Amino acid sequence: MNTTPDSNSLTLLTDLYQLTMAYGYWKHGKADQSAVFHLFFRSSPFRGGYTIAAGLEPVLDFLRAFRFASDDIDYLRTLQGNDGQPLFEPAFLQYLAELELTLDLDAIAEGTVVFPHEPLLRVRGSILQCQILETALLNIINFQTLIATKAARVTSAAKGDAVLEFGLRRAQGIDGALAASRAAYIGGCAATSNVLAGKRYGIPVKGTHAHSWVMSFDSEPTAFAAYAETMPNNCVFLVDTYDTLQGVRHAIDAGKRLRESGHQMVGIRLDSGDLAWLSIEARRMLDDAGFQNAAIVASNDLDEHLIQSLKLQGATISVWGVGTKLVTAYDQPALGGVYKLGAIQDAAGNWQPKIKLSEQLIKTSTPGVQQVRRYYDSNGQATVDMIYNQLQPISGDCTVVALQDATHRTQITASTPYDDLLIPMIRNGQVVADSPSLEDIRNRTQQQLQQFDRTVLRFDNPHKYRVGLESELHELKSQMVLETRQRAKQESQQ
Ligand SMILES: Nc1ncnc2c1ncn2[C@@H]1O[C@H](COP(=O)(O)OP(=O)(O)OP(=O)(O)O)[C@@H](O)[C@H]1O
Ligand SMILES: O=P(O)(O)OC[C@H]1O[C@H](OP(=O)(O)OP(=O)(O)O)[C@H](O)[C@@H]1O
Ligand SMILES: O=C(O)c1cccnc1
Repeated sequence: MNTTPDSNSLTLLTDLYQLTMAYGYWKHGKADQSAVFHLFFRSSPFRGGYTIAAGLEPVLDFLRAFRFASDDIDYLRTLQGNDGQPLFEPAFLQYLAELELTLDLDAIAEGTVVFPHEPLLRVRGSILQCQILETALLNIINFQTLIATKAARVTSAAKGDAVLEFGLRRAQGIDGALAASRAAYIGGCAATSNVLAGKRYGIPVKGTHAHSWVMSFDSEPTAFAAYAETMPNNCVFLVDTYDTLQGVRHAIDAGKRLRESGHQMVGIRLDSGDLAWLSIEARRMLDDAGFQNAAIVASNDLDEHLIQSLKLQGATISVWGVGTKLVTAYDQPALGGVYKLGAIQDAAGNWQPKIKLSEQLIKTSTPGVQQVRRYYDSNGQATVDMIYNQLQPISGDCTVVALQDATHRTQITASTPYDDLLIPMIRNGQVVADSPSLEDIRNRTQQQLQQFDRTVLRFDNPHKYRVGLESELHELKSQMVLETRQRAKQESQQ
């Protein structure tokens, strides 16, 4: 029995209905029945053609710390039903107080390129335990995957230029900001302005200065001189407080004085006006003055589309500061990840696949214990992803049936190289996988993106990468849809 209070416990970070269902499973003797759930999303965000998986390490941290603290139990004891009676009986609360996770978790590594309907997480174990984790797992994976994807788009538009994440001031609260900084780094950002994210996750921190610095002095040259004196090794001058090109001249003057004292101006920052024209003018002025290595940083409501446009206009910006639109996932505020039951074990220990029907075929869940197999061509380029059911042994040669259209089929020969993307993370409640560094995850994102055709990665009307069900699984799903419909029809006639 856990008798310790823990005011930092996140165990109650769940929807009430998970606990009411858990109570029901417990009361009906089903708590220990084994089940398998899959966490997946149904469409890539931002009308894009790919998604970057993120959030796994925070999920593992959440699961490592998962236990009902005594103050969690005390709170649950206060909850009442409509009749004023306690919602949960004491024996159930006792059960929760003693609960230790004994689940298995398989997951796709952070920084992997993923596609709709592929399970990012597969949770297997007691149905009660699987159920009470649903909301928190979705909360963590949905947001970080969304932001890592946005960051991958923004950084790919920047074509190798550094992107600095400047979002903290307009992020969705404190945790939203920290999680966004982490995910943005995974997606490809070079640094964050968020110092706590730097401390917590080891992300490089970078920054310039604000207009207030310039405004607090009598003149811009005085402000730049004072800044140069303060930190001669970190000088990016914000030049647009009064007149941008005049500001560039003042920055050049300050840069010359820095040189005389043995230091180098790092660059200038533009934060308003026509960023293409101003950057071209500023570059010319800096080069003419002998500051060919000075960076031109730009910020001001940037996103992947504006960066792409500015590049096309010939902007000479070399560092991009991107805040609001990155950390708030403009213009898609959420990834629609879901968590669905795939199979349940019967009393004899046999796995029974489960399905949820929907009016829309694409929303009908996929039954089974799923795994994702990614096939490659001889150049290491990903060619097709196959979702298969581990309850149905597959032979070497496979047929992949497209998810959207069952008439589209891809034959795979046994010798085709592949990776199975779901990797064992937790066995019987214990983490069994090593945690990669954030740096390694960030590198993985870039390596992964190189495995996909540019047509899949483009922003507008991207080419649809092929994802399908292994043919046996497709047959099982079709069969189950027909049988379930038939059963529903018979029930409605009774
Ligand atoms: N050459 C350009 N092409 C397309 N969009 C640009 C270009 N230059 C700047 N922008 C974008 O246009 C938007 C408006 O910029 P602008 O500086 O005119 O207004 P602002 O944000 O109101 O300025 P301020 O920060 O001074 O209030 C910003 O999102 C900016 O990034
Ligand atoms: O535009 P974002 O992508 O969010 O990048 C961060 C912005 O935050 C800062 O200024 P702030 O917006 O606070 O004030 P300003 O617009 O008046 O410069 C900075 O100068 C950027 O413009
Ligand atoms: O360092 C900067 O220039 C910065 C940091 C946060 C937001 N905008 C700009």
